Amino acid sequence: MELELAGLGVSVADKRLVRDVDVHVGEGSLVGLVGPNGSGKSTTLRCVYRSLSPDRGEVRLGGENVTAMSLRESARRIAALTQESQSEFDFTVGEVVDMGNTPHRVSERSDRARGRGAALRAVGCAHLEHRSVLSLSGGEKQRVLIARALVQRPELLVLDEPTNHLDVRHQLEMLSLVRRLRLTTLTALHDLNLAAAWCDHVYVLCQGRVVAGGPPTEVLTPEIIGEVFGVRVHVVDHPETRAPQLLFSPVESGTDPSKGHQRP
Ligand SMILES: Nc1ncnc2c1ncn2[C@@H]1O[C@H](COP(=O)(O)OP(=O)(O)OP(=O)(O)O)[C@@H](O)[C@H]1O
Repeated sequence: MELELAGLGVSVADKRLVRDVDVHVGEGSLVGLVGPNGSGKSTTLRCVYRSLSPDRGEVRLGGENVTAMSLRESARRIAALTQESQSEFDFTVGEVVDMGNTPHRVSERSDRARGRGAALRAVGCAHLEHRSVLSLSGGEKQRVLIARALVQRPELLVLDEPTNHLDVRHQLEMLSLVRRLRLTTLTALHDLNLAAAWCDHVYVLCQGRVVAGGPPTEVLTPEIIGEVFGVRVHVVDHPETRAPQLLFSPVESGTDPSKGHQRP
């Protein structure tokens, strides 16, 4: 199901957090939002999974305005994995995964068990079903949350920093898993090299606006990334995958970030 953000704008107490954001996520594609801290990535995602209402523009899923849907319908169709998704309660992994059924009213125990088992196997966590989520490592928790999203059978997956707190192996596994699902996915990512390696398209946000969008090779350039992040960047091809890889030159603290890419 394709996702379209058209002219999205969000203000809080007269402050414009994001403005004129246009983003397209084609059916089954993985699209990344990148940008400096505070550039509006999470705010944009919140509008998609409806924890925030945009005051301008629209979020359309398969051509339908998401804000016109009932909350139950959007909760069924959109799964979100956010920093707030982490449970502070002593649920078992199985119970957390079952929560993905909530918007579907799946009441048969055997149906729940089948869905739970399939989802846990898909993320390689079947052995964790009876463990407390509080005892899991960061990587295991993230995978369990993906299993919960799978049980939900969503049309759209929204991920806010899914690789946060994961070691390099688990970061790669997480994005490989997301890629394999072939679900329409919009994700915020801090790591530009992960975005380069895994995303079909990348949008760069800066001060609440989209300043570039397109395939990683066109967007993750020294000029664009240097300008937006205030760093000097070299781009090389990954020797195996040919994806662009960004190498950053050291910065001195206290220098003007907006001049970073221009230094010799
Ligand atoms: N409820 C709010 N009230 C006021 N300002 C807010 C609110 N929510 C977010 N902001 C501000 O909006 C801007 C964008 O925040 P957002 O969390 O979307 O950025 P981000 O790109 O996800 O940042 P990060 O990379 O640090 O997670 C920030 O300046 C933030 O302080």
